[in-house]
Amino acid sequence: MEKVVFTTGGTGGHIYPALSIAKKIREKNIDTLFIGTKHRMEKDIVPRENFRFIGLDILPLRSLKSIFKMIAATISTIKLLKKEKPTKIIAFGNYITIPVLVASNVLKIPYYLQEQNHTMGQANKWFYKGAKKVFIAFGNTLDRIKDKYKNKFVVTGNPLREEFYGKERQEERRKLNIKDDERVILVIGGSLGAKNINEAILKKWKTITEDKRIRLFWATGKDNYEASTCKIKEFGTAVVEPYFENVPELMTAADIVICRAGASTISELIQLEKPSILIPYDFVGQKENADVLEYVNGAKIFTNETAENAVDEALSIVRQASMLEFMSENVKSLKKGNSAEIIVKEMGL
Ligand SMILES: CC(=O)N[C@H]1[C@@H](OP(=O)(O)OP(=O)(O)OC[C@H]2O[C@@H](n3ccc(=O)[nH]c3=O)[C@H](O)[C@@H]2O)O[C@H](CO)[C@@H](O)[C@@H]1O
Repeated sequence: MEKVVFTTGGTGGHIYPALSIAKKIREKNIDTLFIGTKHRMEKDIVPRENFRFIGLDILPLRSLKSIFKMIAATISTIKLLKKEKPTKIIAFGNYITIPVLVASNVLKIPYYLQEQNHTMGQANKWFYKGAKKVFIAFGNTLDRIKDKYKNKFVVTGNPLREEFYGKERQEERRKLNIKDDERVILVIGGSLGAKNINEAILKKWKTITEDKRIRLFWATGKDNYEASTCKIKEFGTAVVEPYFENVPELMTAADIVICRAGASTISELIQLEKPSILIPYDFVGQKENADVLEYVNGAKIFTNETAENAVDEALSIVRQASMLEFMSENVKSLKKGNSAEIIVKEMGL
């Protein structure tokens, strides 16, 4: 009997790909268990989807205390896995996956990795040599891998929520009451929001809302809603929320998306063939993710410092139907199949 342990957590970008694979596995009546931290988003998101979840007490490796916690968590994970007896393990990057990956090496349980970003993260770099297979989103991640390990890697794209497949633009626009001549701009930060994008939208608020043909959907991030909206007196037709639960619907309806360049967001734009204005978050390899889209002329990249120009550019492009079509066609060239289905098959499940 197969039983698969998933280890993931931290941000939506790590959790949603795991969930989409887990749902495919559950359809096959295979038992699953999620292991993450008890401190971050996974502790809410995973049980809400009715998966069994265990939260470890671990922190990012930045202090002596966090190293001790990591060692203690690893020891308890070894005990846990001895009891649970999984046949396969899959990890989705970052420090949260370390205890399970060390335990699977100790107990010799075969493990798989999934890397969402163009540039591999540190945890995946440490563990890929012992993995059975590594599922990557973007082909050029392989450029930095030694030849002798390349045969472990499979380019699958990022697993997306099932709702990103099979949606139809006109239908979603109808449900949102969007008229044919209206242009939809969707603004999302990462799963935690994006302060610089919010500030730029606020500065350009008058210009955006003056144009009656523009429909704005803007997620500020859960912690930034008050600060981002307290000065707004008139919302007009704009829909402003801390977080959108219906991004698949909104992105399908959108003409252009202003966003960060987290890996899942980039893959969602590719799946829905959307033109975008990208403002990558520094430090975590988002620029390289953004380059994938810009390279094919499917997106334009701006920085935190030029975020206001980014909004101007979005307003200009969204009024040019031919430009939207050109960018959308280019994005389409990057499309892959249903990544979660491919990964389940590659895992032999
Ligand atoms: C700050 C940080 O460390 N960011 C990293 C984090 O991104 P983070 O989780 O922020 O970003 P991603 O783009 O990968 O994922 C965000 C997910 O949240 C969803 N969403 C977002 C806003 C909203 O209102 N509603 C909603 O559902 C998006 O549709 C997407 O599915 O993990 C990613 C995957 O390893 C990395 O590429 C990012 O660099």
